[in-house]
Amino acid sequence: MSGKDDYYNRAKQEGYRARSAYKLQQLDDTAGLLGEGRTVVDLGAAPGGWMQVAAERIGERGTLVGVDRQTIDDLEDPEPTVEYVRGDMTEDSTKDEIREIVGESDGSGGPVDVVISDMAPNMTGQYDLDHARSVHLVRQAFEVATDLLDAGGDFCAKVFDGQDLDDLIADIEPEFEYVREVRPDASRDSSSELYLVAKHRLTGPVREGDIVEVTIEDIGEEGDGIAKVENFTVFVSGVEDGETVEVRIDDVKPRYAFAERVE
Ligand SMILES: C[S@@+](CC[C@H](N)C(=O)[O-])C[C@H]1O[C@@H](n2cnc3c(N)ncnc32)[C@H](O)[C@@H]1O
Repeated sequence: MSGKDDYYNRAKQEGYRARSAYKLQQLDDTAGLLGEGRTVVDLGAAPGGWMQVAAERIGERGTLVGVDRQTIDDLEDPEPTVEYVRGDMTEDSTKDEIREIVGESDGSGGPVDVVISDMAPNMTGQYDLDHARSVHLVRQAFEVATDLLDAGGDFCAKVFDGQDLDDLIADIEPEFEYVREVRPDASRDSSSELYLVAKHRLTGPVREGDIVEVTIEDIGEEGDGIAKVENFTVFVSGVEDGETVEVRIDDVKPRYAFAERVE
């Protein structure tokens, strides 16, 4: 399909700066990223199509930070608070600038609800090279996400399919409740691009498969034992109040985990 396809024409008619605006609409409709009032960091945001969609959806109580090495023209009458950063995401100074705008993480979690990245490398036409560069850009975005996302926050990044994709997903997976691959309808049919959607950032001290020793401090309404690991709640089935037991973490959520006693 040529560049002048349906989505291109629709973008012109509906006042979006880029046809990619429809990809973010579809990603949000599928994965629920842009809730009202959220703080969103948009990486590789120029010319600003995603920013337009994000601004509409997060509304006046939201905050939106657009970052690109190219200039992003100011959005017209945005409802949320909007900030622009001009910089290269492979440089620490750009990450520092984002951190200065959104604020440092405090004890209760990070300052950002969603990190989205549509960054793409300059294409060489060499499939493996373009893929490797794209994976490198996702890793930059992932670093920002792990640094700044609040517990339960979401991450979504474009990547070109290829041999390093499985390793990339394997590195992202432990930091979130789950990771999905989404191919929006608005992506061109011929494109090898897909979006990794990582939902619900985990910031607690345990991960699935960990074996830890805990002391049961209480029994909850459902009969599960309640233990704490560095103030993080772990529900343990089949235990008695006051017991100290070795448990395997089975399922981790942003604010608590489930575990089973290790026999
Ligand atoms: C596909 S465009 C993004 C389109 C945008 N989502 C929109 O809807 O308008 C990819 C963008 O990634 C940016 N980009 C690529 N590498 C980057 C890097 N290292 N740092 C910052 N931006 C980068 C490019 O400048 C380009 O504007």
